[in-house]
This record gives sequence, C-alpha cells and structure tokens, in this order.
Amino acid sequence: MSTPIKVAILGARGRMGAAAVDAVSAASDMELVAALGRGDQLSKITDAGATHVVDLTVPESSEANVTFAVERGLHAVVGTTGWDEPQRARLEAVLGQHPEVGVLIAPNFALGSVLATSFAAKAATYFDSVEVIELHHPNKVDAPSGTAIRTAELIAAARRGAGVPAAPDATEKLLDGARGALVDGVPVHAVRLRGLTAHQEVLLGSEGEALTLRHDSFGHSSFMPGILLGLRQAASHPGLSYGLDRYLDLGF
Ligand SMILES: NC(=O)C1=CN([C@@H]2O[C@H](COP(=O)(O)OP(=O)(O)OC[C@H]3O[C@@H](n4cnc5c(N)ncnc54)[C@H](O)[C@@H]3O)[C@@H](O)[C@H]2O)C=CC1
Ligand SMILES: O=C(O)C1=N[C@H](C(=O)O)C[C@H](O)C1
Repeated sequence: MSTPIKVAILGARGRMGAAAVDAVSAASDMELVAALGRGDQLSKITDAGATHVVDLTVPESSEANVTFAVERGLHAVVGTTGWDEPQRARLEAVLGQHPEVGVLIAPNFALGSVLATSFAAKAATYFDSVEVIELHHPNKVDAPSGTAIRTAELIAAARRGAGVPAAPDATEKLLDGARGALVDGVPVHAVRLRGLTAHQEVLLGSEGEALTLRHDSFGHSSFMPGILLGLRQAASHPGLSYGLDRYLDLGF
C-alpha cells in the first residue's frame, strides 16, 4: 500500500474545516496529521510532518497560510474565497521559487457548481442579457461569493472572446445597489437567508426566451469530494491552478 497523503487542515473548527476533518479522516489514502484553528502556530503543520495543506479560513489569513506552506514545499488546496488577482500573482511568484509545489485555489469544490459555471460561460455568448444571483446562509463572511465572482469573470471573458456586446440595460438607478454589483460588467446579486447553504442562479435572456442555470449545495458534504480530489491531484499539477475545472476533464 502506498504512503498516505499527510494532511493538515487550517480552519478546522469552522463549518467547512470541520467537514473536511471528517472527510480526510475517512479517506483510506489520507492521514490527518494536524487540525489548526485561529491562533494556532503554523509551525504545527511542519512539526506534524504534513505534505499537504487545506486552507478553509478567512481572506485575511489565507495568503499568509498558503505562502508558509509553499515555502516549505507543501502542496495546498485552498477553498477560502476572496483571493484577488494581485494575491494570486504574489503566490505565483513564491511558487516560482518552488516549482515542484502544486496549489489549487477553488472558489467552489462542488462538481455541480463547477459544471454550472462552465455551462453559464458557454451559454452567455448566445444571449443578450446575463445576471448572476447567489444565495447563501447569513453567516457567510463575504459578498458576493467567490463562486459568483468567478462565474461573472468567466462569463465576461467568454462574451469578450466571442465579440458579444455588453448586456442592454436602460435602467435609471434610483437607489445605489438596486442593480447589484458589477463584476467585469456582469450584474451580481447576493441574497443572505437563514435556512440556505450555498446556491447560485445564472439568468440568461434574449428576445422571447430565458434560460436559468441553477446549482444548489444543500450541505457542506457537497464540497468534500472536490477537496479530496484536489489533495490527490495537487502534487501532479505543479504551479497555481485556479478553479477545480483545471483538475477535471470537462470535455468542452
Ligand atoms: N471553495 C468552496 O467550495 C467553499 C469555500 N468556502 C469558503 O471557505 C471559507 C470558510 O468558510 P466557513 O467554514 O463557512 O467559515 P467559518 O467562519 O465557519 O470558518 C472559518 C474558520 O477559520 C478559522 N480561522 C481564521 N483564521 C485562521 C487561521 N489563521 N488559522 C486557522 N484557522 C483560522 C476561524 O476561527 C473559523 O473557525 C470561506 O472563505 C468560504 O467562502 C465555503 C464553502 C465552500
Ligand atoms: O461561504 C460559503 O458557504 C461558500 N463559499 C464559497 C463561495 O464564496 O463561493 C463556495 C460556496 O458558495 C459556499
């Protein structure tokens, strides 16, 4: 039997971290060697002999955590949202010094969400209008969600690539925020509702028809297969991979 992947989880007492602790502990090819919460020293990761790190913390600490791991030659799977372009560029510079290390930053680990985002980017080149609505539990820290930002960016890139003009909108805005936030020109609306977990709709419209692409995560278990896949594949994907789709053969 091959050596198990030795995993340290950061943010282990949070909603996602606790689910990841259970998922990694139950995986026969993995060994959970460290579970860190806020205030724990990062040196616990190396003291425990981890080869892989899972970061499920908060935007303020994620970059420092992942940089610490990469500088010590550890692979990382990052679910924390809020990584912007300059942060990813800084991480790529660090990875340049450690070319054998693989880091996956995935705004969403649920397979259905990854597929829905890909479908949305594809469909967005065929419709005049497109808007994103994300709906989450009210304890979520950030808005809009990382998934919504990534979806809007991919939609915008696909439309630019296909030469599709900006979506028509003649609205006079009487109140700030009434039309959501623009991400790369795509309106994104964030709903926070007790009882929800993580949900997203992409609305696409043209004269006489509309298409709605909706994904629902009903529980944090939906994200665990993606995290385990990331841990199994990070070492064979050196450098920075942004989006779980980079590890999947979606065939389009
Ligand atoms: N990529 C994906 O599929 C998903 C990503 N997320 C993202 O994961 C992150 C965590 O989400 P939740 O678990 O719901 O939040 P949470 O608030 O329940 O958990 C975050 C945990 O991280 C801890 N923490 C903060 N700084 C830390 C540090 N430096 N070291 C160790 N622990 C630290 C906090 O004390 C807390 O326990 C968020 O950014 C969220 O958007 C959430 C669900 C799915
Ligand atoms: O905080 C959450 O819950 C989630 N965060 C991620 C995001 O911001 O996109 C993924 C999923 O939507 C759940």
